[in-house]
Amino acid sequence: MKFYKYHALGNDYLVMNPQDLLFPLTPEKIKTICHRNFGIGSDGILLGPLASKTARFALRIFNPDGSEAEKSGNGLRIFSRYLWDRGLVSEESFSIETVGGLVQSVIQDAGKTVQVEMGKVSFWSNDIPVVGDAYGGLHLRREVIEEKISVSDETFTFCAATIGNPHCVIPLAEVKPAIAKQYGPILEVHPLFPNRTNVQFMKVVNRNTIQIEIWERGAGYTLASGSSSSAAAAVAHKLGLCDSSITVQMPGGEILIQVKDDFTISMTGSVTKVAEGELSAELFTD
Ligand SMILES: N[C@H](CCC[C@H](N)C(=O)O)C(=O)O
Repeated sequence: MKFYKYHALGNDYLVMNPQDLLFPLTPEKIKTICHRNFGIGSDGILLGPLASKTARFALRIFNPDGSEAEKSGNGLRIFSRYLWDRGLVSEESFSIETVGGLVQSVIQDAGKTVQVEMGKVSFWSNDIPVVGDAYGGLHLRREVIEEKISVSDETFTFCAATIGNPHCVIPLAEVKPAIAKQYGPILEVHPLFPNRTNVQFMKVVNRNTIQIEIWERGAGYTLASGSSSSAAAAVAHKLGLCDSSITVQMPGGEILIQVKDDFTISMTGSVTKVAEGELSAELFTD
């Protein structure tokens, strides 16, 4: 079974074509394939191209814990590059259908850079979803802006957003990997987020630059995230802390985000091909 490995600023994915599958991709098989020691190792699997009635192709995105994600910014750049490399698209601009909505990709520099129109960010609790309310009630439909969330020994002020997948954005004066690794796992499964959530700790560097540390739903600490970059940049803009053009600095590198007036997001970033190969049948024997 073929796989194609790419990374986007160190957030790595395996592309698997459904035509090459010899068995269904169950959560157990996904965990094995993505395992850093017992498998190929990856921050997720991109299953495609799939047929679509609304776009050129459809894509399904799986986290290494086996859960399915509605959207992945780095995953979409990687999948767009894969389609270009394999000659499955003849134009440099094409649409892709995801569970979290339709996106438009534009290949640049022979696929070493990809721009994706990621869709519109919403801060509304029923879209994300987020339950509760600013006062601890059951569920008040509201934009989730500067509310409180308590974990173990800390209470953070956060904003929540969705761009198809859920995000919890916590502005801080300084951010570092340790804070994401300490609090990310607890916030990921906080009861305020019925579908769990991705988490970003965000430092606003200036009006056109933010720095984030990321804990991803279903993947843990990652070096970069396109949907996290989109959500964090949208929050910084919503809070009036940043202009519309924002460079997002992450441990793996930088992504450029443009936040339009209606909070639709344009994301531009790199893609690097790592390898292509065959999964061995032995991978699933024990
Ligand atoms: N773990 C995420 C999906 C991947 C997001 C990230 N790798 C990106 O580039 O957007 C979720 O469950 O929503």
